Amino acid sequence: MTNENAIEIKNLTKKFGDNIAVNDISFDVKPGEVFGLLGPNGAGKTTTLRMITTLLKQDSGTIKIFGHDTAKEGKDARSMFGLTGQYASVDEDITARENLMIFSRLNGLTRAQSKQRTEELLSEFSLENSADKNLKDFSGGMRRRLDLAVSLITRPALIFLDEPTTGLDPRTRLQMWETIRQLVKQGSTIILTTQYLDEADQLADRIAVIDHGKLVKIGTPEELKQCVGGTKLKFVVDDDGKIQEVENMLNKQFSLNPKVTDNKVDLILNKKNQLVAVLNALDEDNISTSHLVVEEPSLDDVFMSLTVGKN
Ligand SMILES: Nc1ncnc2c1ncn2[C@@H]1O[C@H](COP(=O)(O)OP(=O)(O)OP(=O)(O)O)[C@@H](O)[C@H]1O
Repeated sequence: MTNENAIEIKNLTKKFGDNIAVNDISFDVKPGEVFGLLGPNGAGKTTTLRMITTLLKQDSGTIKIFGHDTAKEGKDARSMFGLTGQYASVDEDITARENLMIFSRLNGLTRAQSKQRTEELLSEFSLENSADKNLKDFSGGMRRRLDLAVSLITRPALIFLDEPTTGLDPRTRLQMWETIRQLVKQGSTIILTTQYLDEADQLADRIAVIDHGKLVKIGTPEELKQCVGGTKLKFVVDDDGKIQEVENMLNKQFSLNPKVTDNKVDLILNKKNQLVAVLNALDEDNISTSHLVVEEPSLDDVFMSLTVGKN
């Protein structure tokens, strides 16, 4: 299992009538990786996830989970993962402890093992104090933690998290991120869909950007940011009379194409290490500047440039 990919997807396609929800998507997920699926509403993320988790049959293409083809060896493939979020069908009318006991038993643990695993998970997810409350009285954050705990009963190698922090307040979101990081430390592979770009940036090792059913880009957050352009530099030239000189210098010396508005200069650096060179050149030419801003491209820039959304 050492060199094996956690997931291998080749030419995956799914149509609903005339609507191609997932259009010839291929990607691999490595063991131990946090892999993010990112895209606007209706892009095809959930449909992709539903096919990987065997809840929905693909029209064509193959999906392998730790080497098991989901179409031919569904049971083996399913034994590798846990589901959470919209898929976890916990019972609202009973307590957290009772839910964990029932799901442990359903997963084939003995009564004693179920009891032990339930207590472990309640403690791991800081739910001990609420263990005997009905789920109806749970906050959104507690509920998400329980959903995740239920999906981890069997210590799966692969965890699917569909929008794990949607609707959570900022503090609970941070707690959830910490929980996810802990799971990674323990060796889990995680597939995550999220609407939050900062979440993908914080957690994902690699991200697949999906739009209109197609995979438009795949890479580390850094690689994706680089593909929308380099570091932005903005500054104000204090002496209006020197603007032309600055523009010429940036053009000739650095092959940069600055946007100049009044005495404001706005440019995108070709390389990261150009920043120091540009600042030095300004200094050497005795050009005084102020309001200096250096901006790295964000995943928001990536999202806006790579996707057009449904409308
Ligand atoms: N069961 C279904 N029947 C018909 N069309 C569907 C079905 N499920 C999804 N679709 C369509 O497939 C496309 C992709 O939907 P999907 O839910 O996978 O997108 P998504 O990226 O998960 O979006 P969101 O972020 O809104 O959850 C959409 O056009 C959607 O309307």
